[in-house]
Amino acid sequence: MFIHLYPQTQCPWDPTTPSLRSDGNCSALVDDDTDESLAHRILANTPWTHAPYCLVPRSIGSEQKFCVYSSSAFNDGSGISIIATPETAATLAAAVQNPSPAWRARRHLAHQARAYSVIPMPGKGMGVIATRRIAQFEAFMTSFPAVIADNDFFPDDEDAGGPSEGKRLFQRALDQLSDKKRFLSLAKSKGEDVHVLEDVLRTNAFGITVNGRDAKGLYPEIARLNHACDPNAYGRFTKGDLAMSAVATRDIMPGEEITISYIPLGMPTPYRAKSLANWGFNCTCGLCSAPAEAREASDQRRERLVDIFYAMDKVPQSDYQELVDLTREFVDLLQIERLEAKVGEYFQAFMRIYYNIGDADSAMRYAKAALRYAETFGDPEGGFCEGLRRDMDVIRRVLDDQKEMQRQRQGEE
Ligand SMILES: C[S@@+](CC[C@H](N)C(=O)[O-])C[C@H]1O[C@@H](n2cnc3c(N)ncnc32)[C@H](O)[C@@H]1O
Repeated sequence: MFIHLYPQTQCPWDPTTPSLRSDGNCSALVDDDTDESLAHRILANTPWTHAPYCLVPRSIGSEQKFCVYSSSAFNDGSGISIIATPETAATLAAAVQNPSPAWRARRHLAHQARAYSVIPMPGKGMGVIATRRIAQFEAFMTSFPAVIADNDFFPDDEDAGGPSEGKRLFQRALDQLSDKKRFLSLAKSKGEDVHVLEDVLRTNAFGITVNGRDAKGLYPEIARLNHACDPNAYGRFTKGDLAMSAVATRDIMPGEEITISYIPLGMPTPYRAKSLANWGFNCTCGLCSAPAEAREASDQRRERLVDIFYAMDKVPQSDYQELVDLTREFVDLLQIERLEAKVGEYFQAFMRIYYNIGDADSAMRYAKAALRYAETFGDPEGGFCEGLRRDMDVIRRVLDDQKEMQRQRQGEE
């Protein structure tokens, strides 16, 4: 599954021993070539509980060194293993060692009464159901990664095994994981030729970005959420924080299965089937197993959504009524298709349209709605939300000017 939200961990860690810094910001690099006494000093200032174990996977044409870094203490002793370049590991050390306030808050959340249970789900292995009502926008599940692995360590072909030397690294990463049971009980789909860790990662991991590099992040709790093409939850990352939360995109009733989408939201049936084929299962979600007429009606609505989105760009700004009608139709269709998590993206587009046609009140209404969705389903500190806040400042100034002009006009009358 690939989640189109990327955590951008940077390098905020300021090690207590300045002489060990590789540069002004990051942890010093350490790998298997590091002089033993220096490595000892560096490791004493990092969260890693094992000496790095490294290799260059030449069998996949790589010249880059990858190492296993593990911390047994991470996430209340569940542990984490990272397969990464020494640079990426140095960047991640901060988040593993010094949990941010947000991390602590979520850690606290992780212990509150659970809103869900993991149970067998016919035809899908295990799955997650709600054990109480979960309100729209509630972050009801928080998960911390058990494994993070650099994508360049995996060959392109989804079905091929990893690099031939890779099994040693995978095995080391597994051996050094404190809670192996939790990890090994997760779904597998690739068969015995593939190392079990690679299989679990390929079947369950999210696409994430760390240190500007694409990676797979394995979040054992989130990994139990099955896919649906009209899901009721969304996986949310925040910047500089390794935690991932699942947030309800609409109210979820007790007994209802909780699902997320493994693929971009909103595609009609044939595109979804193609996209999901990479995940090696036939989707049996409510929409995919609905009667043919219901699926066709849904496909038509989804195609219409795309048409409207592009049509809106072409409607002249003077044709205010046409734009308003298209906007209304668009939001109604999104709601019928239960694509709530996507609504925020479009509210931003509507904000621009209304701003351009001079309707600052409507622009502000859509800007607020877009921000609400973006903060809930995305990173509140991320660029998208920051951009929206700047747009709102501009609209606010226009509204203030309009009010002032109105006051002046009333004064003149
Ligand atoms: C990330 S795991 C989800 C949890 C998994 N069901 C388990 O038992 O742990 C992904 C696997 O779950 C199954 N799965 C998820 N969503 C499904 C769906 N909509 N239809 C059928 N199988 C699904 C597939 O076997 C897939 O490889």
